[in-house]
Order: sequence, then C-alpha cells, then structure tokens
Amino acid sequence: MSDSEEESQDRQLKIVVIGDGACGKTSLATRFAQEAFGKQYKQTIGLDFFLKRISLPGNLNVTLQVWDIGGQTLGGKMLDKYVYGAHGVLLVYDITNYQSFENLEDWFSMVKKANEESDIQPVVSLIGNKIDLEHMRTVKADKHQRFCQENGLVSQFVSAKTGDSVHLCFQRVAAEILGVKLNKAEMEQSQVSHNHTKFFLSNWTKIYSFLLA
Ligand SMILES: Nc1nc2c(ncn2[C@@H]2O[C@H](COP(=O)(O)OP(=O)(O)OP(=O)(O)O)[C@@H](O)[C@H]2O)c(=O)[nH]1
Repeated sequence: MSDSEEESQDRQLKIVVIGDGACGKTSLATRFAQEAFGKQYKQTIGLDFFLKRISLPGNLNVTLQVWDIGGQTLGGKMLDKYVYGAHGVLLVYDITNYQSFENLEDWFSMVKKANEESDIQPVVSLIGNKIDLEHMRTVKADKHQRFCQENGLVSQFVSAKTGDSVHLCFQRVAAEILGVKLNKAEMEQSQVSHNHTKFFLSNWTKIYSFLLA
C-alpha cells in the first residue's frame, strides 16, 4: 500500500477542549500540537483549531482535530454548536483555582445537552491542569477522582507548562474512543518518549544559543 493510500485511511477525531478562561486550554493544545508553551495569557475569542496525527497500538494512525474553545463562550449561543458531534471532550480545570473546578458542573451539563440528539456520545476526560504548581493546589485530588467516578470520566492530571502527561491525555481519549486498550507499559512509554523529545529539544536550544553567544 502506498503512503498516500495509507494516509487516506487515517481516522479523524474531533476533540473539543473546554473549561473556564485561563485554566490552560490553549496551552494544552499548543503543547500537544506544537511542543510549545507561552507564559503570556492571551484570551481565546471564539475558538481555535489544531491538527495532530498520533499513533495507537496496532499501527493505528489517527488525526486529532483539536477544537480549543474560549472560556468566555459558556452561556453563549455558539457553544453547543462547537461541541455537537465531538468524539471526545477534554473538560479542563486549573488545580490552583477552585472556581474553575466548581464550574465544571456547568460545562459538563452543556456537553450532555449539546449531544442529546447526536448519534454518538463523546468520551469525556477530566483534566486537572497546572500540576507544576502542586504547592498552590486548591482542588484536592480526591474531589477530582469522585467527579470522575460519579460521571464515568477518564481521569488525568497534566502540566501544559512542563508537558507532563499532555500527549498521554490525548492518546488515552483517542484510544478510549476507538476501543483500543493501552496497557501500563504503553502509557509509560508514551510519557517517557515525549519527555525525552522535550528534554532533547530544550537542551538543543540551550546549546545552540550558547554557540551563537
Ligand atoms: N504554571 C502553569 N501555567 C500554565 C499552565 N497552563 C497554562 N498556564 C498559564 O495560564 C494562563 C492561561 O493559559 P491559556 O492556555 O491561555 O488559558 P485558556 O484556558 O486557553 O484561556 P481562555 O482563552 O480564556 O479560555 C497563561 O498565562 C499560561 O501560560 C500550566 O500547566 N502551568
């Protein structure tokens, strides 16, 4: 089979990223799709798109269409249209901001309502972001776990800043949607290999800057 034939067989999955403003949705999508992070906060107006191809066990290639939805859209007219037909939803909050966790009830209700008439029900994952700020945590991990258990959600803690578990959180949702089992070793492997790439890239940048100086 030629490369183009193989590529045309890629499945595209619509993954919607929602949650309060400034909880880190754009940072999460940017870290995943572009291996980059910006400290400066720039509010997303409406929505942004990212595309990224990933591999799952069994030589399965999938293209994720990531819809990064601005936090200010909650309560707006367009939100249910953005969320409609999503295969996966990342419900994001900031572990240092209790209000962003409390507001998840509203975000989650909107997801359920938006898909009431859809043939497919999305896989929803609860994402606690900013774990690099563990010392400032205001949302206890057991509250997070309870919310997942009560609502049947996939659970993940990440840091868009360091990249910790970012690839993994998208990979787990894609695997769940496609009914692919990721074993523990594969999950660890995914985390480790991506951390190595980041380590290599960040150190290479430092070496390059040093040589230019
Ligand atoms: N320390 C830390 N800061 C983060 C992390 N993720 C995002 N931030 C910062 O949090 C701020 C908000 O991040 P954004 O990604 O713009 O937030 P958002 O959820 O897309 O915001 P809206 O566009 O308003 O919906 C920025 O200053 C980011 O640099 C993280 O994992 N750790």
